[in-house]
Amino acid sequence: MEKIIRIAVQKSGRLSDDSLSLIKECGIKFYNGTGKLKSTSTNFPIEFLFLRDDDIPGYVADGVADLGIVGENELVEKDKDVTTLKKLGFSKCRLSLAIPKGQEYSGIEYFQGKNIATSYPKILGDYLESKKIQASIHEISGSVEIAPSIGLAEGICDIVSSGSTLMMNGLKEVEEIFRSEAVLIANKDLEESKKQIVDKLLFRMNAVQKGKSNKYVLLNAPNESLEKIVSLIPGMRSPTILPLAQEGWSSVHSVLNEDQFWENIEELRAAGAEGILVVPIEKMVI
Ligand SMILES: Nc1ncnc2c1ncn2[C@@H]1O[C@H](COP(=O)(O)OP(=O)(O)OP(=O)(O)O)[C@@H](O)[C@H]1O
Ligand SMILES: O=P(O)(O)OC[C@H]1O[C@H](OP(=O)(O)OP(=O)(O)O)[C@H](O)[C@@H]1O
Ligand SMILES: [Mg+2]
Repeated sequence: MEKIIRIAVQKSGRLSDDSLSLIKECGIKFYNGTGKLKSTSTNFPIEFLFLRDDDIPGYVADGVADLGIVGENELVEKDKDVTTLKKLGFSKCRLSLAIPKGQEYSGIEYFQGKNIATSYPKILGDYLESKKIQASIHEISGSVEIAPSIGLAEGICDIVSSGSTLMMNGLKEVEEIFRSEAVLIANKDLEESKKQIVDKLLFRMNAVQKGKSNKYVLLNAPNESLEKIVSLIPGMRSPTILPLAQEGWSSVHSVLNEDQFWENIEELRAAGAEGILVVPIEKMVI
């Protein structure tokens, strides 16, 4: 029987949609109806476990799942011995200390002897220790931002993204202590046959990620500026140059990183490029 790998993904929350989209963009088909906690792909040797994110590092470390997608914050907090295979570029957030808006803040000393509510006692404890601050950590599992207004703590340490949850609860961010994004993690002792399947999956994920960060660029240019334009958009090996029906003009096709495109656009135009089209790339294999 062909080997199959198991991947643990968050059942529902801030990681789920992007985790499942990435897997679908890798061409992997599966059913994930509401309430279904386990599912097997119909066209790739992979089984999905839909779990709470807190449990994912543990399941991967124990080998119940071979792979998992989880936030770095949860991974570091749970302190499990797993391999991080890849940063995935979504669910980006930070763990920050915050205090009531009206309080004056002069520095980390503010927290000396204070009570801080958090769902991340390990990350916070390590941070406070590194700053030689003694504070009392109150672990709560959610709605941390409510703690100061109900008298549970003078400050909090929680996830911040846009900052709107802090603002709506009368708090202000005073220290960023950890930056996080979603990562793909693996069990440390995967057998060879499973490693081969993981490599196939990684190959597909890399192709999807590269495609997303690059664009296909087409432009028209007078032949005398081709040398300059080719040096600005060198592409994967070299750009494709095709003659236009109009004498003395060519169409240049190339691939480049989106940031690079914006950096070079003025120079391209100055060199005579016109009719510039930028097209998304679905997958890219180098
Ligand atoms: N506002 C946000 N913006 C971006 N990423 C976030 C945000 N909030 C959380 N995350 C990231 O997504 C992960 C999951 O967040 P979520 O709020 O869904 O967790 P949860 O409520 O603990 O879910 P579960 O029910 O699975 O335990 C976090 O550990 C963090 O890495
Ligand atoms: O800075 P913001 O953009 O406001 O995001 C931060 C909030 O997002 C997360 O909660 P979420 O909304 O996922 O709800 P949860 O508490 O149920 O996990 C996190 O726990 C913060 O409360
Ligand atoms: Mg959770």
